[in-house]
Amino acid sequence: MTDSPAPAERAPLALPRRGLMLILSSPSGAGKTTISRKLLEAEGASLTMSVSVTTRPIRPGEVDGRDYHFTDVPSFRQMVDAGAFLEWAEVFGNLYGTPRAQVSAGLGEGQDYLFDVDWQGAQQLAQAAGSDVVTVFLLPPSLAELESRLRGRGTDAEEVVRGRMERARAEMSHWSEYDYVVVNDVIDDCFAKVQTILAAERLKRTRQTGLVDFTRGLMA
Ligand SMILES: Nc1nc2c(ncn2[C@@H]2O[C@H](COP(=O)(O)OP(=O)(O)O)[C@@H](O)[C@H]2O)c(=O)[nH]1
Ligand SMILES: Nc1ncnc2c1ncn2[C@@H]1O[C@H](COP(=O)(O)OP(=O)(O)O)[C@@H](O)[C@H]1O
Repeated sequence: MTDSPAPAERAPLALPRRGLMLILSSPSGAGKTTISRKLLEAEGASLTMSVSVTTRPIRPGEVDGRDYHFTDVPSFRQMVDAGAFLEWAEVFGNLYGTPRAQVSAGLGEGQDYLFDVDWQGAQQLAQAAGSDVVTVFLLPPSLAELESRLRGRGTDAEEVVRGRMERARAEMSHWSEYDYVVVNDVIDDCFAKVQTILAAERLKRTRQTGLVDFTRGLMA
């Protein structure tokens, strides 16, 4: 007989861990928003979306404060001057910025953050936050499918769709700067791959800050 509780009754062991910053980039329309929403739903409180500030007009179906903090150019410039952004960039003629607040405090407590930023944002965040950053680039299965997704979304005028298609090649040229590259062909397959990347990155020895004490205890 043993006094240890049966495995099913024991609370799972959770070692202290440093959080990470998961960055998703892709050409417009390849599926970042779709994959992000699925990840946030599946991961619950353990993953927090970094909501960017933008000067682009709100789209039908978007919610201010959930999808973006929508603002005007003078207010955005004021935030830049006040140092409110971890990074910011101009994309498609609009300004986008990642708010500095919240992220650094949460990382130390094991909170993970999700960022939907372009290649400029990915580079700047990687420079600012080093090994806390994990970058994933999503590719469409073909250019024809990308165009059909942009049109199918039904949120952008014809000239905007054409502009985004013209920019797609330039954005895709940055694929080799990312840690992981996933083709978003079938949504559920792509989502499973991105979730696997997140799970593996969480297990990295260097993020598991509780391992030193834990292994010391095991070997005592
Ligand atoms: N650098 C940077 N890029 C951002 C930020 N927020 C969004 N973006 C990028 O801006 C681009 C345009 O985003 P959006 O207007 O939502 O269009 P969509 O990607 O077609 O849905 C995308 O490549 C986003 O990843 C940010 O805070 N910083
Ligand atoms: N694997 C997929 N197969 C078919 N349609 C997709 C897939 N992934 C995304 N979509 C659709 O394509 C459109 C663009 O996706 P979205 O997530 O808004 O892209 P992004 O955020 O990269 O601009 C949306 O209408 C979305 O429902």
